[in-house]
Amino acid sequence: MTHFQIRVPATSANIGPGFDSIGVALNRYLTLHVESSTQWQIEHRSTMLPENVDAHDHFIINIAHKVSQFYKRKLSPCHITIDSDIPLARGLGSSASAVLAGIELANQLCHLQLSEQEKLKLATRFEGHPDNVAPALYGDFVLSFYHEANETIDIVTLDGINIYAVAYIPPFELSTETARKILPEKLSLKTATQGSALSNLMIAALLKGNYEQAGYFIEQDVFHEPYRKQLLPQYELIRQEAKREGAYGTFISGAGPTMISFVSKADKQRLIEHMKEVIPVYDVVPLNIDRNGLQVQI
Ligand SMILES: Nc1ncnc2c1ncn2[C@@H]1O[C@H](COP(=O)(O)OP(=O)(O)O)[C@@H](O)[C@H]1O
Ligand SMILES: N[C@@H](CCOP(=O)(O)O)C(=O)O
Repeated sequence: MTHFQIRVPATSANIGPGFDSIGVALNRYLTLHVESSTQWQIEHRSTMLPENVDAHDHFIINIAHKVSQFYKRKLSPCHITIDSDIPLARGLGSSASAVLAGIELANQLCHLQLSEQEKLKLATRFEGHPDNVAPALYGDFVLSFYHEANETIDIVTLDGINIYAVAYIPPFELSTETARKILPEKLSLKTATQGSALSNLMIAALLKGNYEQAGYFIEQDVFHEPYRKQLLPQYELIRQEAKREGAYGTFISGAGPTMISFVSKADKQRLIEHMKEVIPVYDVVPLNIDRNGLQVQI
């Protein structure tokens, strides 16, 4: 009898000027407990999951079916219990984790023996960009670029960055689809040069362990925050108050509406307490970097 567990971490994509390219895995998880069965049965064990448990119209199962069809295999039915503490449509990679869970489900059930690069390619096709699926798959910070013309993805993983995250999760949803529609089709060469330079500087500062300087560059994105901030009523307040209380830098997580501050271990608790007072209706939570990415336990 088949019995296994798939666990995929949350992510924060974009990270300052790293639009569609830089993301980090975080310690919240989507977990699937899978057992073979004579028919499809889905159980949701969390309020942070969609209401629909109909296996014929379930996001994760649909992804698994598409992958099995792509490899011309048959997906045998299962009983799947799903847990999650990744909030939906908040910019913490719930869809990326669901896409990867579906790919891994097909991989296990159809014995596809997919390489990590194949999983990443499939996941990027479904998501449209690699910056959340790459860290969810590999763990830690991942820099990526999707060459759409030949469908290849270049990645560089960054380990050893010793930074803590505090997330400000608002009580409202914002779908990635809506938040992408607000972005301009084109940017000027001057703006693109500025964004790329700031991104280079941010990565160099992170690698040198100069987190104060990295935080300064994180707050200067020109690719998406200038457009998306209008969707986030407390954007300026959160950035200002977090900086005042010792945050290195604060940015929109993924497509929003969650914002995240990077902070030192020493300043983390003071920042959390202060921000709970500033934005009492938000969930203010510490998050750690997940270093492992997608895990399968047989
Ligand atoms: N575990 C899940 N099971 C089923 N569908 C999911 C799951 N996680 C995410 N989704 C789908 O993805 C949508 C959210 O995706 P998206 O707008 O990209 O936001 P996020 O920033 O959370 O990834 C949900 O509204 C739901 O349709
Ligand atoms: N680069 C994407 C990232 C979306 O991440 P999500 O976690 O909000 O799905 C974008 O900004 O649209």
